[in-house]
Amino acid sequence: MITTKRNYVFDFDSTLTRVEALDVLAEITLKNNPKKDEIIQQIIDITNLGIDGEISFTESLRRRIALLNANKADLSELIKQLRKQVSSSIERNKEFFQEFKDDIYVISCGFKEFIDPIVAEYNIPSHRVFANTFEFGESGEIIGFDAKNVLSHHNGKIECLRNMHLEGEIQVIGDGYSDYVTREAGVADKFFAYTENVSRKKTTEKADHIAPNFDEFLYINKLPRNISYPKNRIKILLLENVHPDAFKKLSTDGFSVESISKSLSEEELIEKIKDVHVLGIRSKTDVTRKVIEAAEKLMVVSAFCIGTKQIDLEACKEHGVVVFNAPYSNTRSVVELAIGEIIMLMRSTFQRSTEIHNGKWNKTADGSKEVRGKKLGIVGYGNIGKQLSILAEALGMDVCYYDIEDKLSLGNATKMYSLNELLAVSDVVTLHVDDNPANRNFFGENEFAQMKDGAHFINLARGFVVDIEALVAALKSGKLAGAAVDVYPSEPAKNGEFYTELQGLPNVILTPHVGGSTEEAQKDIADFVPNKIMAYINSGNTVDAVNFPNIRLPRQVNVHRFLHIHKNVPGVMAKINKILAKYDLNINGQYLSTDPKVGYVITDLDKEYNKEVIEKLRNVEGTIKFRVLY
Ligand SMILES: NC(=O)C1=CN([C@@H]2O[C@H](COP(=O)(O)OP(=O)(O)OC[C@H]3O[C@@H](n4cnc5c(N)ncnc54)[C@H](O)[C@@H]3O)[C@@H](O)[C@H]2O)C=CC1
Ligand SMILES: O=C(O)C(=O)COP(=O)(O)O
Repeated sequence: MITTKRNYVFDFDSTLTRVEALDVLAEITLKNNPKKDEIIQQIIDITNLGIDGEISFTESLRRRIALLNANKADLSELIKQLRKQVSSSIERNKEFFQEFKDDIYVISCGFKEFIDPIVAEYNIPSHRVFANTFEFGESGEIIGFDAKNVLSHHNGKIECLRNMHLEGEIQVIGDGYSDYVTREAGVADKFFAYTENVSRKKTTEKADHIAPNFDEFLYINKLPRNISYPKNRIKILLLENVHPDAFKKLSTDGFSVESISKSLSEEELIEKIKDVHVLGIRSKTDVTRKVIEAAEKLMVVSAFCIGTKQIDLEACKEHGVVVFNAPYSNTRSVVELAIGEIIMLMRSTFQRSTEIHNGKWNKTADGSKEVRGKKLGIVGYGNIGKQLSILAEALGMDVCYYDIEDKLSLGNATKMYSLNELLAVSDVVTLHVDDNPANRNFFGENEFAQMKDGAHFINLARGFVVDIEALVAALKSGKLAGAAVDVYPSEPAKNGEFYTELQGLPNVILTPHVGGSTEEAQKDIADFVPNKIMAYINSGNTVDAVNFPNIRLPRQVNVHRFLHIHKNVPGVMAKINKILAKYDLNINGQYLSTDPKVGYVITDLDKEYNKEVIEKLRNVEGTIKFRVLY
C-alpha cells in the first residue's frame, strides 16, 4: 500500500528511450556527409563526457549542436525514429503511465521539441515535461538553445526539481550523472539507476536501487506491472563451459546469468543452487535428489547435451522442476568422428603415426584395409546410429544394425534380430545405445568373444556400457585389431590428469569425450536449449521437456496466466476451478496435461483479478509449484 504521495521523475535519453536522441539526430543530418562517422564519434564522446560529468553540460550541448548542423525539418524524422526506440520494459508497462499519470514528470537535458511528442503517447503532457528548447534560424536551422533554461546549465536538473516544489516522495529514474546528483543534492529522495540501455559504473554506484528494466522498478515499489517477477531476478547458472552464445542469449532476454567453466561436485552444487532458478549442465554434472532438495527456487534443469541420466529426473518431477536437453544438435558431430575413426582404425593410421613420431619408418600394407565393402555393425539405431548408417553407406560400407526397439532400416541397412547375429558378421562394431542405466556393462567378455577375429570396436556412447577390463583383454589377446574410445566409466570434472587401462595399447584411439564437442554442435545447443528455457519461463511451454507433460501453449494478449504444477491425485483440478469460480474469474483458456505423477494446468484469465486468489491456489492440497506469469 502506498501511503505517502510519490512523484516519479524520468530522464528521457537512454531511459525512456533506448538511445540518445541527439546521436540519432546526428545520424539523420549527417547521412550524406563524408566525415559522418568521425563527427558522430565526436558527438558520442562529447555526450559521454557530459553524462559522466567530465565537462559541463552547457559546454557539451553547445559543442554537439554546432556539430549537428540540423534543421527543424529533421526533427520529424527524429521523432519517427524515437517512437520505435522506446525502452521495451517501459513499452510493456504502459498502463503504469496511465494509472499514475498525475505523479509522473520528465526532466531531461534533451529538447522538448522531440520529447513532448514521444511521451505524450505515455500520458505525459507537455507541462510535465521539463527540458531544453531549440533556437532556430530564419530558414529553420538549429542555431542554438535557450540559454536561460536551467536545464542547459551544469546541474540544471537539481535546480529544476527544486523549483518544482513537489510534495511527497521524489523518485528519480535515470542513467547518468545529471540524474544521480539530484539525490546527492537532496532534492530527490531516491535514485534508481536505469540500466536497461546503458550501465555506467559511476551511476550504479550512486544509486539507491539498480533497475535493469522497468519491471524491477515497479517490483521494488510494489506497483502494478505486466510481468509478475522481473526477469533480472531469475538467476541462471551455466556449468561445464556451455557455449558463450547461451550466456548472451539468456542475458539479452533479461535473465541474470552466471557461467562457470567446470562441473561442480554434489556438495558444491548444493551450496550454489539455493538461489538458482535455472541450472544448465552438460554430461559431467550429477544433479542428484539431494541437490534438487537443496534447491529452493529451481524451475528448470537443462542438459546442454543429449544425455540426461546424470539428472535425477524423478526427483526433478516431484519438485516441479522441468528438464530439457538438446537431443539432436551434436549428433552429426558424433557421426563424423565415428566415420573418421572407422577409417583411421582400419588403416592403423594412429599406429603408423605414433611410430613415425618416435622416429620409426614402417611403410606396410599389413592389416591396412579399405572400408569399402566392409561390414559395419551399429548397435543402437537412434538419432546417431541412423545418421551413421547413411554416411557409412555413402562410403561403400555394408551396414547392419541392432536395436532393442523396432526400428525402420534407412537406405540399404540390414536389420539384425539379435546382437550376436550382428557381432558375428561385423568388421567394425560401433555402440550408439542410450545412457539408460540398464545398459551398464552390457558389452563385456561374452560380446567381445562373439565378434569376428581382428574386428574393430568403437564406443562413443557412454563409458559405463562397456566392461573396460574385457575390452583391454580382447585388445591384448589380439581378438580385436583396434578400438576407438571417447567415453569412460569415470570421467574427470575438469581438464587435467586422467588415467585409463586403455592407455598405451597399440591401435587404440582415445579421445576425452569430445564426440559432441564441435563448434557447430555447441553453438547449435546454445541456441536450442535457451529457446526451450525461455519458452517455459516466459510463457509456460513444456514442449520437448524430458520429464514433464508436454504442453504447447497459444500466445495470449491481455490475459493473466496462472501455471499450476500439482501431484496427479484425484480432485486437484476440481479444487482449482472451484477457487477460480468463487472469485468470479473469467477463464479465457485452460490447458491440462498429466502423467502418472504430476499434473500441469495453465489457466489464462481476464486482466483484472482479486490477488487473494493467488494465495488460495498456492494452498490447494497437492500443489507442487505455482506461479503467475503476467
Ligand atoms: N561422445 C559424445 O560426446 C556423445 C555421446 N552421446 C551418446 O550417444 C548415445 C546415442 O545417442 P542418440 O543416438 O542420440 O540416442 P537415441 O536415444 O536417439 O538412440 C539410442 C538407441 O539405442 C537403442 N538402445 C538402447 N539400449 C540398447 C541396447 N542395449 N541394445 C540395442 N539398442 C539399444 C535405443 O532403442 C535407441 O534406439 C547416447 O548414449 C548419448 O549419450 C551423444 C552425444 C555426444
Ligand atoms: O550429448 C551427450 O550426451 C554427450 O555425451 C556430450 O556431452 P558433453 O556436452 O560433451 O558433456
